[in-house]
Amino acid sequence: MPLVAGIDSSTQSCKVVVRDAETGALVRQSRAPHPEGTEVDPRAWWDALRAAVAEAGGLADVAAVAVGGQQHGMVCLDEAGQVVRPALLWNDTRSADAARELIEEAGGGEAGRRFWADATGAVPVASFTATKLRWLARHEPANADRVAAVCLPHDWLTWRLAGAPGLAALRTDRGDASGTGYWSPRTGEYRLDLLERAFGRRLRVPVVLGPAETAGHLDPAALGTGAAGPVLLGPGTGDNAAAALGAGAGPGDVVVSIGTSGTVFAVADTPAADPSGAVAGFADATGRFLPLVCTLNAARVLDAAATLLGVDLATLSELALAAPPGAGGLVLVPYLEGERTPDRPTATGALHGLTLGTSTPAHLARAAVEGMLCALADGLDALTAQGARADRIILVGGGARSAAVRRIAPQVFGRPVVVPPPGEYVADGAARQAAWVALGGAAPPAWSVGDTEEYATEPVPAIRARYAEARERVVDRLPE
Ligand SMILES: Nc1ncnc2c1ncn2[C@@H]1O[C@H](COP(=O)(O)OP(=O)(O)O)[C@@H](O)[C@H]1O
Ligand SMILES: O=C(CO)[C@@H](O)[C@H](O)COP(=O)(O)O
Repeated sequence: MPLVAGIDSSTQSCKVVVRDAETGALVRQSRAPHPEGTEVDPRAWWDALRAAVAEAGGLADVAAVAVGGQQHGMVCLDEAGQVVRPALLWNDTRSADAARELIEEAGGGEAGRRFWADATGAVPVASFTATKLRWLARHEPANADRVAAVCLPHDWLTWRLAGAPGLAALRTDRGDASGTGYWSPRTGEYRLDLLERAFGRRLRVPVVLGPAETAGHLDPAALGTGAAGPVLLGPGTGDNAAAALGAGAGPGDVVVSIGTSGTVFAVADTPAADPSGAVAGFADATGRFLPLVCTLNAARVLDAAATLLGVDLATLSELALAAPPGAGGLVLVPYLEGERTPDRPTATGALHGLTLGTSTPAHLARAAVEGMLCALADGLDALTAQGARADRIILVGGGARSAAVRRIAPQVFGRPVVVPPPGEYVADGAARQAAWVALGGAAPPAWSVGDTEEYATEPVPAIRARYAEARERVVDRLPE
């Protein structure tokens, strides 16, 4: 039985799974941490990837490997292929002014937003690569002058796995290209005119591969493992497109992923173009589309609440479940990193409704879980308003390991949620793509995700009503 590997280079860590290509059975897995921060030297991802691959027993026995990665991160390379500066990540908000400028320059207001939504499927926010390029051109002209090529985290890691064979060998896929702000999911073409508009000149960009095309071969020397059989490289994709593939999302499914980011997305047959900017009209990893809403504040809201209370995540979950639905009126608006949806890059978190009665650890724990889920419920509304069906909501990501999240989600979303077995669905999706590349065929192999659990607690609409009042009252960061 051929084996395949999937790699998830996401915000907090690098995860590797090795699976049977035909059945999808898990053979081995590992992970290695990433550095903190919203700007990271890509070489730290490479070190984590090498460490995780080594811990997973290497890749010498796999037929193919593919990389899923955090989307949007700006990796700038010079003519010699060297990294020019640390990558700005999807959750780095310093290019918020650049996003506003790009909308203004396209006509401003509704017209400017519509221009970008029609051209690239999404309205620029600080997350997107194009706005980061504008920031670099304005704030670091010397670095900007050295840039010869721009690519995304997964593109760069795939290229390193190939032995970094020159800038012409950079490859990406539709899913990740659609998060740059200079590629059109509707036409399947780059908009290098928009890259030039953002950066001031054109740059080399990776070739966009089809869903099961190969990006070349693994260079065994890259991993320091010596000679091996030829290992195919898949095109890889953005982590959300990979999660859709790994969780087996199909028509009518909405995936809610609670990782560092909170994402709500569906697999669609037609491209989305939402001029409000709430829904980003990305492409998926199978040739279809992936309308997606993303929040900057998800699993780390729970981490922060646990830190505030001085408890571990299991205790936080127990505490949250010990408080009443609605937390007695205590609301946490969770904009701890600013926010992207809604577009409030300098907003801060806020706690509303403190009384003597709600000043307990349990109420705070519950408010944290509810606030984080309310922001995602707003995303779910935006997605369905764009025509997505939500017959089934699939909850994945590190935050889905919390019993409180699983139980409170149906109360907030107003519908049942299904939770697949705890797993690394981004890495699994990358592995499934690698299996598709290795085995060929018109579609990825049919792997089972295992038994899902359904959570169907009664909806409690008052939670969102109270949150909606509080959401409008956040204050921005103090100027630095
Ligand atoms: N049992 C749990 N309860 C709540 N959060 C959890 C639990 N297990 C892991 N997490 C959180 O999940 C997050 C990591 O999720 P993951 O999906 O791997 O993120 P990313 O892909 O963005 O790196 C961390 O913030 C971690 O604290
Ligand atoms: O910016 C987005 C999607 O548009 C994020 O979803 C990133 O892709 C990071 O993902 P995680 O590391 O949270 O999985």
